[in-house]
Amino acid sequence: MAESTERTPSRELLARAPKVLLHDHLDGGLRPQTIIDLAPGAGHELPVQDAESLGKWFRDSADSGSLERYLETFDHTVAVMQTRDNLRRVAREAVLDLAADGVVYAEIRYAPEQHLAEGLTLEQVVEAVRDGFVEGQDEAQRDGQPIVVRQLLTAMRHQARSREIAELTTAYRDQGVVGFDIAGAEAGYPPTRHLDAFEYLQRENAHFTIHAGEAFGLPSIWQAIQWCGADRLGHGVRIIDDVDTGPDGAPVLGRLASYVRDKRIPLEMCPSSNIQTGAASSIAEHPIGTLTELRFRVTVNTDNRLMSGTSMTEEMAKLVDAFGYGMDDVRWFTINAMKSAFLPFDERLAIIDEQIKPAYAVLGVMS
Ligand SMILES: O=c1[nH]cnc2c1ncn2[C@H]1C[C@H](O)[C@@H](CO)O1
Ligand SMILES: [Zn+2]
Repeated sequence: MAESTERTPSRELLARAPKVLLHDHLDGGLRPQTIIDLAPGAGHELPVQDAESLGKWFRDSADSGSLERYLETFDHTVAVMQTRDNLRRVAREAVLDLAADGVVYAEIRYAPEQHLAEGLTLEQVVEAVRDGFVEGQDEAQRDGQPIVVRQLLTAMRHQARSREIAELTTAYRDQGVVGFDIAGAEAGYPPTRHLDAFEYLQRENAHFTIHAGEAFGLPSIWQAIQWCGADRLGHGVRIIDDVDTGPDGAPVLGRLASYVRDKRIPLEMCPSSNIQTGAASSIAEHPIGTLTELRFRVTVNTDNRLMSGTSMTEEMAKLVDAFGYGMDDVRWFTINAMKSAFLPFDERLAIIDEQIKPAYAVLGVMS
């Protein structure tokens, strides 16, 4: 019997299946032991001293129901990511951890402007991460777990360096940087504050995504798409506020939701993270269920593996439990994500046709 006919895909099967990750923060995915190893050299005091307690401390502290409090936990990761060697180590380990989880393509983001405290330049930060990604990819390839990893450069929305970071993105576009993002507290910092950066990127034919519709509603999504020209939406959960129920009980899409669905604008959905920040109340009630039924271009992501104690396998497993998804749905999410990557079209297609589809076929999943 083909494995896909199992009613509920096992965790083991989900782990083996190829997965694609578009929304993962480098400074939200460190191994707890690495933070402990690097903290003394960085002169940084940690709230607890052993890896297991530290992992739990991050998960508990991020579980606040508020994006602002969730973001405070990053002080402890960013503090140990201020030197070339440390950035390279963190970047290499991120690649290895994703490869071990069955991820075949990932875009990992971070804000270079947050890694200058010990005197690195923006360029040195990007190059250290670039080198760590290359090392990790080479090692994963040798271990028989090939993975392609690219960088997204984030500008912090409460700061004023977005134009500079956008220019950094195009300067390194041939060295593994495939796009740009803005992140940080959403309320009070609309994406239009950074219009100059987005207009620059559009003139340069560059790609970008915007964290929008996570802690703030439809106006943020509308601005991100219609004013700023975002290619994808980071989270975008609140698009559900523009989906109504008609008198016959059928869903009725408003103009913005229709636009997002019609244009196949990818939603980088991060279920566990959304529960922690209060953007959704439980996995079962997460808008991803309805949006998937309505055939939006939904993708599944980790956001911050450390803060959520999660992985791509874990996110898929939670969705399988909550919505009864099968392996055909997992394959759909995966191909949606690969289609939505900022990698050149021919490279995307090659990963879909030569890696993803054949691997799912081996698992007995054809479509
Ligand atoms: O889910 C998020 N929403 C907004 N900002 C976020 C989220 N996760 C991480 N960040 C911030 C904190 C990091 O320091 C920064 C760059 O990765 O991005
Ligand atoms: Zn994020």
